Amino acid sequence: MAAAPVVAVQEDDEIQFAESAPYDEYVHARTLHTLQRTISDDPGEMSFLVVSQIMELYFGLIRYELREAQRLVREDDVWGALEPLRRAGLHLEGLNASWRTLRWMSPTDFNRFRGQLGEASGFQSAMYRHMEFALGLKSEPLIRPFRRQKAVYAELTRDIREPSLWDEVIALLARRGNDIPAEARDRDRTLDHAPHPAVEDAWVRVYQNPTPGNDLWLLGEALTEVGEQFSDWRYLHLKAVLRTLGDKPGTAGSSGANWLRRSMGKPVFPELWSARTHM
Ligand code: HEM
Ligand SMILES: N[C@@H](CC(=O)c1ccccc1NC=O)C(=O)O
Repeated sequence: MAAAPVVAVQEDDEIQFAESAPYDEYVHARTLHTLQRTISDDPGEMSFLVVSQIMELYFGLIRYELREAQRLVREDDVWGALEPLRRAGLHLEGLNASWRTLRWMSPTDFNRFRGQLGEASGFQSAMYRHMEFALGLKSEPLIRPFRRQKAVYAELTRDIREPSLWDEVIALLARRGNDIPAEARDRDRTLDHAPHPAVEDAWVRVYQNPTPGNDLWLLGEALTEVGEQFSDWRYLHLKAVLRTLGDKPGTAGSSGANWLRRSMGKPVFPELWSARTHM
């Protein structure tokens, strides 16, 4: 028998879902909608909370894609890695668009519930740190505050010691015949990536042949997109802070906008940017 048209199914009184609808079993929508536990009576707080949750989900998704790209680069499958990288770039666009929905918030609006946030801050997002690690932004001091959350801290400690996507890309450039000295390849993984002139030179060479047949050039452009979108996130965050907080200190105890400006100083995939000066 041919399947009934969708409209007829929707209007059919006889249709009954089992205990839980297949949609819920997959999406866990009912569970998701139990997680918006606001802590004030202010109607504006809900959008702040939901946008924070949406961004958390994006952090996890972007980190997932970056790790997948990393695995494929390690296996010398550059074409394969382009797919998760393209997805990561698009998810970053979605993530960045989420800032728009907080534009209604003036300092007075934020102050109506900010006090209730106590010391909570996005600074304490473990998944944001995991995403930064994948991008090659490593900082031991930033994971130390997690020490008392045993499981979270163990994951962060394990992850910070792993090579980043950028480390894997540098290893790939070396395998493809670029002269990359050991100090740029076998570095202390727990430290921020220090830009190296040999990596910069390698990218200058890759970009001498900007054609679709050059998979390393395509990889470079996909990574550039990810790096640029990520720095957009930081900039949009700073603008949201300036709009709602001005130069007040943050709930995590930082100086606020100035602290964020400093953390923006470290670019991701630095040689991919500096190489452009020599092209
Ligand atoms: C108007 C809204 C927001 C304000 C005023 C704000 C403010 C701040 C401030 C001042 C900091 C520095 C740490 C501190 O002392 O608290 C910070 C860090 C951070 N915030 Fe927000 N934030 C806002 C929205 C968000 C949202 C929606 C997210 C998404 C989850 C988020 C994620 C983060 C992250 C990940 C950090 C750490 C950044 C880093 O280490 O470079 N923030 N925020
Ligand atoms: N750090 C912010 C508070 C804040 O934005 C926040 C609070 C709880 C959960 C997520 C947050 N988002 C980013 O920091 C502030 O200083 O007002």
